[in-house]
Amino acid sequence: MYKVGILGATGAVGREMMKILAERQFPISELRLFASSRSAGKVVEWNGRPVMIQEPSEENFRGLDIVLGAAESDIARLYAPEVVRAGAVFVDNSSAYRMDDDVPLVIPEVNPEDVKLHHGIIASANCSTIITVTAVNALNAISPIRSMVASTYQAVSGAGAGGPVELAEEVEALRTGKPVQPKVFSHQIAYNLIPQIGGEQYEGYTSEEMKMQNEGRKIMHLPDLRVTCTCVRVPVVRSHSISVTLRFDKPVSVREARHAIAAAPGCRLVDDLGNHEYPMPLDTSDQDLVYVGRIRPDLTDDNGLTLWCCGDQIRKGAATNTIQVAELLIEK
Ligand SMILES: NC(=O)C1=CN([C@@H]2O[C@H](COP(=O)(O)OP(=O)(O)OC[C@H]3O[C@@H](n4cnc5c(N)ncnc54)[C@H](OP(=O)(O)O)[C@@H]3O)[C@@H](O)[C@H]2O)C=CC1
Ligand SMILES: N[C@@H](CC(=O)OP(=O)(O)O)C(=O)O
Repeated sequence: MYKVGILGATGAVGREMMKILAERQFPISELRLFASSRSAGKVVEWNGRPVMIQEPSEENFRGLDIVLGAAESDIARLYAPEVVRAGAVFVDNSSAYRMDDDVPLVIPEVNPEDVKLHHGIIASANCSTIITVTAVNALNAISPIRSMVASTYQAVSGAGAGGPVELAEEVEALRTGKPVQPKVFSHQIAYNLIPQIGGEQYEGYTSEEMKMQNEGRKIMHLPDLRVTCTCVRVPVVRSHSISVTLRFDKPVSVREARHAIAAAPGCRLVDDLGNHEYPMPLDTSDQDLVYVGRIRPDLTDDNGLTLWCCGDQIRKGAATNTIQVAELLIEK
């Protein structure tokens, strides 16, 4: 049995982690929940037991085996050293440490063996990257991927617990003729699309867009992989969708790709255009599989394939992936 903490337990991902720890029957003898001073002292129920929210500190981390990170990257950076000094392993869902050389970045279906390389911190990848790479890694096994063009359609809950609240408030304001006042997003998201997630990072690409290449390279051990990505916020409540075009070293047929996806851990093939069957966010929410469909030849390159994948970014894209990493850690 393990003593486990969640840093950021009151947020969208933290709350999902509590649910999934119980659902997967993670062997827990004690669960400690950490959040900001705004939440400290509140009592929530977990597995039929009351648990009081605490403020994070080295003292409060002491005695824990694992702390799951479900806070923003600045909070992760602030507390990771204290978690490690207190003797626990920090399995972090934020972007804080993902690209550090001594921090493994893990999707359990793709590179589980990398967990062993940790020195106290292990990172879980970006949500769109997890959903995409869980699918494309199965195709990379058929023929190495040279490059990828991806466009993401990211749900409002990807921006945290405040995202869906803002979407609902805007829909209501528009229905009743009141002014829309965006706070979480930089523009009105109701009945709109916003082609920016994250700040500008490189040559007009945003930080969110560069994660697909940089994290994808590290997880799949493909240091030369080239990715062009466009990330778009869409007025969907939950589950991210990604359109992906892959260019391989040699041609991969649609039939081979369908077989590989159908057999891939963590994936479900949903690909029957004639019967209107393809992955959609309403169908992928509140479960852990990445649905993959619309697999077809890339008409611009004989070595290319185009596909569409969709997955719950709060579950597989964040909470579940992080907990699966913690499961690998205790199996070791
Ligand atoms: N939402 C999603 O779909 C995904 C999110 N992520 C990543 O997961 C992390 C959490 O995101 P999300 O759950 O959406 O965010 P939320 O905004 O919903 O939750 C943030 C959490 O951090 C806590 N927190 C804020 N400030 C402090 C502080 N000073 N000390 C301690 N705790 C603090 C909050 O506590 P309080 O309630 O007290 O303010 C809350 O529990 C982020 O790194 C995000 O990038 C990754 C993939 C998907
Ligand atoms: N930025 C993503 C969610 C996220 O938090 O990503 P990351 O864990 O890489 O910061 C979104 O808004 O949908």
